[in-house]
Parts: sequence; structure tokens; C-alpha cells
Amino acid sequence: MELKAFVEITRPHNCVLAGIVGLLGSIVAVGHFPDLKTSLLVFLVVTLGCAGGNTINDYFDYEIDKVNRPDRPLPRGAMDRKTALWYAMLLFAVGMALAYMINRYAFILAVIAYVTMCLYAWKLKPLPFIGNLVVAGLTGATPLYGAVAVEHFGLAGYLAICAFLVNVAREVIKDIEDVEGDLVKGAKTLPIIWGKKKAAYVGSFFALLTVIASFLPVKAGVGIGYYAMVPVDVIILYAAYLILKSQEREMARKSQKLLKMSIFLAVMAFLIAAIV
Ligand SMILES: CC(C)=CCC/C(C)=C/CC/C(C)=C/CC/C(C)=C/COC[C@H](O)COP(=O)(O)O
Ligand SMILES: CC(C)=CCC/C(C)=C/CC/C(C)=C/CC/C(C)=C/COP(=O)(O)OP(=O)(O)O
Ligand SMILES: [Mg+2]
Repeated sequence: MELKAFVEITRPHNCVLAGIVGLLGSIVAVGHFPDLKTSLLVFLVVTLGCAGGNTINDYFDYEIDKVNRPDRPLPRGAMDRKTALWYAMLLFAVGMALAYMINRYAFILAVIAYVTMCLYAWKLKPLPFIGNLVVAGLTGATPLYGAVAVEHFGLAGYLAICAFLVNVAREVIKDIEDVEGDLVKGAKTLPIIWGKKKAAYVGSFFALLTVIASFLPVKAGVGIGYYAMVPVDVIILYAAYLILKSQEREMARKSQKLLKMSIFLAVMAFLIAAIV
């Protein structure tokens, strides 16, 4: 067993980004950084939840990942599945204990999110489009989590809408990329039941909705720092153009990676707009 697998299986890049988004939700809700203890707790509860979610996801996706992602820790043998299961439970347990230190609602929302990630990995992923909505819903819940922690909502709802829409687009396009492995496990994803072309239209439609929604905070008066969102929207539209042009695995991978880049850049833009 490789020790680095305990970090790798959590997909730390996603977890840190998610933790920042949780903190961003608190900031845009109250218009300033919350106190250090709340900031740290929000970051850790979201990061640990995302880490546990990614770990339990790989536990249940073992057969699919042997085809789609053979380089991941479980299919390559760097960690055994039973260890991954217990590790995920540990991550969730620590996250719930920390959530309890924030407030009652933050604890309840963390439990709901953690259970949802387990249900997704165990049963919901193979459901056409439902699985995509569940993952996107969890990403949309992330900024709302930060708002619940500070017991105020403010602009966090706009972040949640954008997070949800862009991740629906990305999840559908990821399913186009993963058709080969998903067929192995009998997953009935959108591209498998509707065909890759129709799924590409769905993904592009949600990408367009994301661009439209990305201007909601401007309507709410977020200032000049917000124009950093323009290049983000250009990247999102280009990702939509690519997947409409071709639904081959490599093009789907390029399109979904562009959407991930747009998420990272958008989060940085929101962070700058919230701080300056
Ligand atoms: C206009 C615009 C794009 C606004 C950004 C909205 C926003 C705040 C997005 C953040 C969403 C979020 C909480 C991201 C956390 C990291 C993440 C991408 C989570 C979803 O992961 C599921 C995915 O299937 C994992 O796959 P992979 O990234 O390939 O490991
Ligand atoms: C709101 C709280 C407390 C936590 C939220 C935690 C977050 C950010 C969740 C976002 C969604 C997420 C990262 C879920 C984890 C499970 C996961 C990786 C889903 C996608 O997995 P697959 O659909 O199998 O795709 P992969 O090919 O990437 O495995
Ligand atoms: Mg998976």
C-alpha cells in the first residue's frame, strides 16, 4: 500500500477548491471574512466532505475505474478497497464532528451532504441525469454551506446557482467522456440512453445557462472586479462549442477540463471581487 494514495484518492485539488468555495459563501453572505474559527471550520468541513466523497466514490467505482481510470489508487492496487471504505468513513466522521462545532444547521447540512455523497456513489450515479443533478447539487450546496455557517445568505445564492449550472454541464460532458467504462457497469447515463450528440446539446445548454447566470451578481451590484468573469464566460462558451463539434472521448475530455478551468478562474474572480 502506498501512503501517498491516502492523499491522492481524495483528489486534493477538488477538495481545496471546494473548501475555498465554502469560505467564499461565508464571505459573500456577510460581505467580509468571518472570524478565524468559523473560517477554518467551514473550510475543513467542506474539504473533509469532498475528500470522503471522492474516496467513497472510488470505492464503489472500482469496476468502472478499472476501464476508465486504471491509474487511480484502487484499480492500480495502491490501496485496497476495504481500507478506502474505512478511510472515507473516518473523513466523514471528523467532518461531522467539526460541523457540530459551527452550529446546529451547519451540522445538519453536513450530514445531509455527506449521506448524499454516499448514496450517489452507492446507488444514484447510474441513474440517467439524476446522478449529474446530485453531484451538481452538492457543488451548489457548497457556497450555501458557508452562508449557513454565518447564518446569513446575501449573494451566496448567486454562487450556488452558477456552481450548480456549470457542474451539470461538466458532469454531462464527463459522462460523454466515460461512456466506455460506464457501459461496463451498466450505468444508464445520458449519453448512453440518449446518444452522445443529444447529451452534448444538454451539456452545452447548461454551459450557456451558466454564462447567463454569471452576470446575476452584476445585477446585484457586485463591482468592477467582476469583469474578470468575462474570460471565464469565453472559456465556458468555447468548451460548449468543442463538445457540439465532436463528442469523441478526447474532445469531451478537453471540454470538461476547460469547464474545470473556468470554475477555478471564476472562484478566484469571485474571491477577488469579494475581498477588494
Ligand atoms: C460562472 C462560474 C463558472 C462560477 C463558478 C461557480 C462556483 C462557485 C463553482 C464551484 C463548484 C465547486 C464547489 C467545485 C469544487 C470542486 C469540484 C469540481 C467538485 C465537483 O467534482 C465532481 C467531479 O465529477 C469530479 O471529477 P474530477 O474533477 O474530474 O475529479
Ligand atoms: C456542502 C458540504 C458540507 C460538502 C460538499 C462537498 C462537495 C464540494 C461536493 C461536490 C461534489 C463532489 C466532489 C462529490 C464527490 C463524489 C464525486 C467525485 C462525484 C463524481 O464522481 P464520478 O461521477 O464517479 O466521476 P469521476 O469519474 O470523477 O469519479
Ligand atoms: Mg467515480
